[in-house]
Amino acid sequence: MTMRETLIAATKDFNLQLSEKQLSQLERYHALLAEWNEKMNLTAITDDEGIAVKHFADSLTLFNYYDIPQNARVIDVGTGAGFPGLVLKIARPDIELTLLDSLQKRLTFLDAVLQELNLDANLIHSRAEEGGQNMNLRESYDLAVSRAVAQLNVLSEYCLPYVRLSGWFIAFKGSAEGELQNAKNAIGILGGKVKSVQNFELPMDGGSRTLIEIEKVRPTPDRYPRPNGKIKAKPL
Ligand SMILES: C[S@@+](CC[C@H](N)C(=O)[O-])C[C@H]1O[C@@H](n2cnc3c(N)ncnc32)[C@H](O)[C@@H]1O
Repeated sequence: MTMRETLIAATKDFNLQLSEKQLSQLERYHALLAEWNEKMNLTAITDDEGIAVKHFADSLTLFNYYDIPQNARVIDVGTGAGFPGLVLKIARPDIELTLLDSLQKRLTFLDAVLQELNLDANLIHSRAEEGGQNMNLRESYDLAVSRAVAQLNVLSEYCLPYVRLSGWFIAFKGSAEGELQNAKNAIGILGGKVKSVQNFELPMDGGSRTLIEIEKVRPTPDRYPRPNGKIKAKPL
């Protein structure tokens, strides 16, 4: 099966159905990913089925569990080659998307994809914990998402500062039971509250996944996020 056929099959029971235009955009994204991945390390998953299921469908699982309001301001922290953020933008072009990563070369790739697909997003080259202290970004997003960046206690310190009061942070995880227990204290300190945990299997034997939804119930205290050295030395 081609990437497109696999993606259609993998998402047939999903809440959000992709249009012809969106499928073509994802095909082009796939082609650029394969092309650029030869020059720089963007993804370890390179086969068509892996890209369709473990990158594209995995990112789209968000819509199976959560309603993202129209024009929501969304930040993807540690977006890498654009997962899940850029896939969410293709599926829902109304969202106002920010893609943040500490590696410039990944943002150069994302800029090229955005131009090719004629989509807009704000690209920020920064460490997550530095951006979280920037008053133009802090507590200014409706939703922060992140996948495969850090353990949930550290990831919460990276992501929750970006979220406005009553907004959410949704972490894309494999199985996360131990991590969740270990992060409850950090989430509380940072002004969050675990609202829901969705455990499910990706289609086509793609593996177990968990989406952890954390609501911002109090402002994040000013001292968080701390500098990288402190987060590493003394994770919450
Ligand atoms: C394993 S990749 C995951 C990329 C993407 N989210 C995905 O799921 O495919 C981790 C990404 O997070 C970025 N990253 C790690 N720590 C970061 C930090 N403190 N601030 C910003 N980006 C970070 C890395 O540069 C890398 O692009």
